[in-house]
Amino acid sequence: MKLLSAAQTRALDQATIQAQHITSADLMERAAGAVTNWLLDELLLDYDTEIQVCCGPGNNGGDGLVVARQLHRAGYPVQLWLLPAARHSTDFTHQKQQLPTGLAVRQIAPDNLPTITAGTVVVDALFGTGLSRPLEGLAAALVRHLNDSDATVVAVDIPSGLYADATQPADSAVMRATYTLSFELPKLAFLLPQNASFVGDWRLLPIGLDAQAIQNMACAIHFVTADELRGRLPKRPKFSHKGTFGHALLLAGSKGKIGAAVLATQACLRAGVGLMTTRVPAVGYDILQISAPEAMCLADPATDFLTELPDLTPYAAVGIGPGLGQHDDTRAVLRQLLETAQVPLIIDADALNLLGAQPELQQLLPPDSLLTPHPKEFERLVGEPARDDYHRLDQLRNFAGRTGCYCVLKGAYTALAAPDGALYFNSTGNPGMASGGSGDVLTGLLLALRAHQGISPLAAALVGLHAHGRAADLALPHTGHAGLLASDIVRFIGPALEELMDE
Ligand SMILES: NC(=O)C1=CN([C@@H]2O[C@H](COP(=O)(O)OP(=O)(O)OC[C@H]3O[C@@H](n4cnc5c(N)ncnc54)[C@H](O)[C@@H]3O)[C@@H](O)[C@H]2O)[C@@H](O)CC1
Ligand SMILES: Nc1ncnc2c1ncn2[C@@H]1O[C@H](COP(=O)(O)OP(=O)(O)O)[C@@H](O)[C@H]1O
Ligand SMILES: [K+]
Repeated sequence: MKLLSAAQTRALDQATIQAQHITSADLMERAAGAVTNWLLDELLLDYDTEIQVCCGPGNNGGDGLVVARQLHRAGYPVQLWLLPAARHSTDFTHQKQQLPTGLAVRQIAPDNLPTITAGTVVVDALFGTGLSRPLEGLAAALVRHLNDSDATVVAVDIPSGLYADATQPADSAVMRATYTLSFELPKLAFLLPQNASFVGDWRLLPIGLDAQAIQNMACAIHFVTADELRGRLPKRPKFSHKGTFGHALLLAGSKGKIGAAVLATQACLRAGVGLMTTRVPAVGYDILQISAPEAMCLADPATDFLTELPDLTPYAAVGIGPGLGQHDDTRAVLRQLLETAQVPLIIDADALNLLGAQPELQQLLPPDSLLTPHPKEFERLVGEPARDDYHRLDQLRNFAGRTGCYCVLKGAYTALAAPDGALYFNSTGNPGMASGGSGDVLTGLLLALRAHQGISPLAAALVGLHAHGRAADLALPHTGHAGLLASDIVRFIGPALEELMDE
């Protein structure tokens, strides 16, 4: 799915109106109808629920007017509140004229704000994608009043006061929605941690926006759904053999962190690699052989950390990082790997920290390598804290462009920047994954996909990120959030990948 800018969203509305020979009022009726249906079918409004619909002066307010009319006609006790404004949009004015006489219109004023009681549902239709400056005055006072209440707030399209694709000034008033109902496509703002308390639980409501127009829109930012990935993982041919799926090498582990090497190895095996060799310091040899008997193990001459790079000839892809430690001798192994590798590299954890500590090593990164930092590792990598989540995404895209590598930024809605500047957000996963070892599993999974010759670097990264989160989602009913361990993610990698496999 494309994540369109506010300007593109407006253009899409216009394109839909033209392509489908409808009026803007028709489209508004559809959009508001989708909101009304959601309130009735999903929020399960009952006839006793007090509903306060708050409308601004533009088309977002117009949506609110239609919702209020529809709920009123269906017999629900709606109170309609209008924000005074010098100008109103044409569609707002049109919809206001369609209000039934029995529906009282209340003007919002400093001394006349909606009264919120236990169970009140507020429909926030103050401002949508037309927001052009921070809220102030009465609009800001109303938002603060509602934020201080216990109301269940349902934001139409986007919480009022929130910019769709930029950071609003600090301390500006933004509605803290319980639910946000976005039309057809999500907005970039929904995917960023800094906005979590405003956006709440967001849902997409289809309103028949023109598919051809969406397809034609130039957009480098994507929210990746399962539908878009289905078929990207080739089916295993009937006469395939272990050589068909590549031989992966993992360089991982140090004393006390052999578990990271084990988890990444198990994940790589479960992701369908043909052959797997893991290089660990000698202290990890027995542990790895026992916990991952399907993998071969190459022990380093040193006991506690890696000091030598093995011959890379047999391998189709190399992963480095989980549990590695940052010893000087291990850094020399990383340098030698970067200088000599002729195959795809996956770089994670301490290998990233080593790259951050010695930025000159970053010049050696072979193009198309895949790096998997979490935000702290990413900050070390680029050597500069981000001002906010948008700035961090800019840094991510710049890093990918500068190095010619694919770079991940892990978290909820993990982002992936491609060397061509495109940005992809993953849609799977859950907060149960926020515990040690989850990232090691991702490294192993991605390593298997990069060792596979039939998958492009981009598809490997997107499929890997999706399957990692999906595996955790499949594990969740068996474990609960608190009980979800990295090894549970490993167990469900197979089923998660199967869902994306070619028919
Ligand atoms: N026919 C259409 O074009 C459709 C539009 N839709 C709705 O239309 C919305 C966008 O409507 P609009 O473009 O009219 O924009 P908005 O309704 O978000 O608001 C725009 C109006 O608010 C004013 N304004 C902006 N920021 C302000 C601020 N901080 N303080 C005070 N006034 C401010 C603007 O000058 C303008 O008059 C979408 O979010 C969606 O809810 C949906 O109905 C789908 C169909
Ligand atoms: N709240 C969350 N929602 C979805 N995914 C999450 C969440 N928290 C963590 N994850 C995922 O779990 C993994 C954690 O990786 P990382 O921070 O490297 O942990 P580790 O220390 O276990 O290696 C990442 O893939 C991240 O996207
Ligand atoms: K809104």
